[in-house]
Amino acid sequence: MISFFFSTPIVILLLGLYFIRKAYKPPKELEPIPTVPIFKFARTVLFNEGQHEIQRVISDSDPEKIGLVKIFLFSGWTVLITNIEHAKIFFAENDDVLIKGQVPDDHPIRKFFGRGISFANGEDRIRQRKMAIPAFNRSLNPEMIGESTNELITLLNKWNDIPLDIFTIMKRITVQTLGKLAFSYDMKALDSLEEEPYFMKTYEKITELIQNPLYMILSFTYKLPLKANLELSQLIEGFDQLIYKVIEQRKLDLAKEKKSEEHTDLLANMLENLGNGYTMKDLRDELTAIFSAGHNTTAFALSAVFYNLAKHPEIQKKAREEAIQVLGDSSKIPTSENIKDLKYIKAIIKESLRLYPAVAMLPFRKVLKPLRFNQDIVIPKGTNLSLNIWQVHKNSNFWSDEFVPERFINQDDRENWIPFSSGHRNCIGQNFSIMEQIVITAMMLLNFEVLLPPESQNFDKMPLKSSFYTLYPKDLKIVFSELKKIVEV
Ligand code: HEM
Repeated sequence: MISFFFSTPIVILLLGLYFIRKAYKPPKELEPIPTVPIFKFARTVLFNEGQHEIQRVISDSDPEKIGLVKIFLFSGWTVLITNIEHAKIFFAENDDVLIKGQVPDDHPIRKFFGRGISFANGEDRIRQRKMAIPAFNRSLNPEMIGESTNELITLLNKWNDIPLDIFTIMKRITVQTLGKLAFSYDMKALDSLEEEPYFMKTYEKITELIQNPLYMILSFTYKLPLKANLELSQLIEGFDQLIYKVIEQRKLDLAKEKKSEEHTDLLANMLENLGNGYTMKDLRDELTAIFSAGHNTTAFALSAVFYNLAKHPEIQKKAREEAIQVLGDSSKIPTSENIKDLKYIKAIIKESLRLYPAVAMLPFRKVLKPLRFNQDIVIPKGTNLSLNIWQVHKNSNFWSDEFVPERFINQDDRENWIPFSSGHRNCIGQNFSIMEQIVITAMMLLNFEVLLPPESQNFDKMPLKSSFYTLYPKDLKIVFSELKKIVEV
């Protein structure tokens, strides 16, 4: 009897019925908000139909364009904000009203990310931002990005005219850059395309296991002695050992070196804060958070830039002309002054982030106090709330659907352009990411023509996976064709 009752199909059926019942009974305060059909939504995710389809289902759910939709996810009812007016209300609230990252201490997400900025709240987070932002700003260094880009150019010369997975390539340059910026450490990400460095391999495997759908659906399973859980614990231990080794090495190097202005890496700056309650574990968490937030996002953004350049040869030509005019030489690393003059390339990067915001939806906040959006709509305590940046960037009242970098030339600051979020929890790496993208794009344009392979199926739109928060390209191949002779003529 007991074995019958607990047999898997019955448990699945009961769980299914429970969730279906809950799915169609939202709290009454949420009734005025249109609902995303759960089965249509689940299909796009389960059948990997891609981000374009996920977002189409979301926007079709709100035909009257009220700018809010609700969806039942396994963690409960979730409201997604889809217009800028409601986004402003979201940005204005602090951690007393909207709290982020509520996961138990023994959960793999907490074990890996610890209490770094991205998951912290309240006073703790404010203190961390006060410490990280100046340290981060002191580390900004176009020269160092340029050196990594030259390594990338040397590597790509060996893969001339061969279709390459663009996201893999861009992850390598962003990991290499961040390694130098954050740790003064050579991640060896650009030595060869055949070998994947240990640091990257471990990080990728950890993030893949952490996103295990089982943790979302049956959240207690992370506690079970499953093979995947044990593997995850071991990988996190390995990652920690490496990160502590890098910290110790940097401490030793700094003790040997004379104190000088050259110690501009983030780790050197943050090591100055050790003591007074700021521990090695805090430092480890901070570096992990920054490493995590900083490389895949920019790698995706750059993938989108090169995709858009390949798709629009006339825009690529204009961008290259600007790079030649400002930098001239194909081996020149842009200075901070040059970066200001690369206006068209910056506009391309901004327009690309509009069409393909690397963080399409913000990680959920839990609503701690009722939050009013208008006369009719108050989001009750306990609801999950997220901002859908993709939808804000596609609002036809403000934007046309085409790729038009020129719109950012004369109007650089547009309040409804929010790829880095806004308010007190905005991205601390925004300036760094834009600078990094400008340097890499300009230097690459002086060396390569960027093309989609002729047989590519992706001339229409960028292929994207069915991910939830962050965008990932789906098997997107780009060709880099050496350009030296053309530039020198
Ligand atoms: C195109 C590149 C990037 C995009 C689109 C992006 C986007 C974002 C967004 C939307 C948030 C808000 C997340 C939230 O509210 O939950 C955020 C936060 C953050 N970003 Fe970025 N980011 C990028 C690059 C970077 C880089 C290069 C770094 C550092 C090296 C970085 C570090 C952070 C950190 C530490 C936070 C957490 C801030 C906090 O919660 O107070 N990001 N980013």
